[in-house]
Amino acid sequence: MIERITVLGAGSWGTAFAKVLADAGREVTLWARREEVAEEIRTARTNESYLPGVTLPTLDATADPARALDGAQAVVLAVPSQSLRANLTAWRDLLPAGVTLVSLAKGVELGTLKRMSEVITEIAGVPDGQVAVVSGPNLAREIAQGQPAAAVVACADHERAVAVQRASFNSYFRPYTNTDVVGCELGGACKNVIALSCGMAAGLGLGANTMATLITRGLAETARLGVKLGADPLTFAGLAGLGDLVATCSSPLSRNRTFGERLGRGETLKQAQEATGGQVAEGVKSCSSIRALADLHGVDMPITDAMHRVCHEDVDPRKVGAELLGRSQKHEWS
Ligand SMILES: NC(=O)c1ccc[n+]([C@@H]2O[C@H](COP(=O)([O-])OP(=O)(O)OC[C@H]3O[C@@H](n4cnc5c(N)ncnc54)[C@H](O)[C@@H]3O)[C@@H](O)[C@H]2O)c1
Ligand SMILES: O=P(O)(O)OC[C@H](O)CO
Repeated sequence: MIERITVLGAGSWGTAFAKVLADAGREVTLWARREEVAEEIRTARTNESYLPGVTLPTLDATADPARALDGAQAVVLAVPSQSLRANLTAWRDLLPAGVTLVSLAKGVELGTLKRMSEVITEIAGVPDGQVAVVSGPNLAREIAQGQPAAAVVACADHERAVAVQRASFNSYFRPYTNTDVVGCELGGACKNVIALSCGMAAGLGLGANTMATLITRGLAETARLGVKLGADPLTFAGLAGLGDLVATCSSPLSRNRTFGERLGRGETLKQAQEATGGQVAEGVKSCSSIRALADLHGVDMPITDAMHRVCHEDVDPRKVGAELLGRSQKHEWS
């Protein structure tokens, strides 16, 4: 049984997931980039910058990665996808041998086009079966409030997935296992981009039919990419696919949806970035890396392409909307 767990990253999800683990009875140490955040978590049992109003269970917290990692049986990586490589490079010599590495990040790395578990195996020099991924409809704030939710723990090594499942299961958090790491990771990364598009539609004043169309066609293009890369199509009907897509595309708590809504209302990328105060909206970068990955494998992802053009080529959301509607007519599954 995994008893001692270290969570690296005390942002919204890292802190909420540390709470999940502590509420599941684990001994948790949380690493924060800033010592004042670590001290606040240790002494006041709050993290007001990321989860205002939430009282945390007793957690150890530190800004010293060596202290955080000492004796860990599992290490949870809770940093943004585009900084994971740099973060893990700094931490890799401190990782206990054979430790289970758990990725919470939802993104595809710019440049290398790698999924997060691929970045982890490369940097930590560990086999696939040592890396698990947690994904699903998991808006951090709701989970930190103890609202019921489910997730998927995906790992090529089923026994390791079961160990992480047992370590994180509590009265409000229900993890399922899966061995389809590719599908779970792509589901989590792609839904952020589709949530941008739903937010954009909301910002343009559009309603439920448009949202449902974007969600459904977004799932279709995600599954197309996933299947091409070896994922199980069923994964996209599950929590890491449809589940996360619906939660993120519908909730005002989603940073990706909120970011898209700002763009839809006419804000520039810079204005939207300033307004979200440094909180990560992964889809803004992942729309480019996922588009490049799709191009590399000859997969058509029109919504992802449209989001890249709005975010990085300054194309008007109304224009990409009209273009999406005007594409050549086809069978639903072609
Ligand atoms: N917030 C959620 O509801 C949620 C839920 C599921 C998955 N995720 C995923 O988890 C990952 C982390 O998300 P989060 O919500 O905790 O993000 P966040 O922005 O709230 O926190 C990021 C954390 O990483 C730390 N960090 C370390 N190096 C960094 C760097 N170079 N740049 C920026 N931050 C750095 C920050 O200090 C902070 O503690 C993302 O990939 C996100 O998609 C988030
Ligand atoms: O706030 P977002 O848009 O990063 O989404 C959070 C989670 O990934 C939802 O599962």
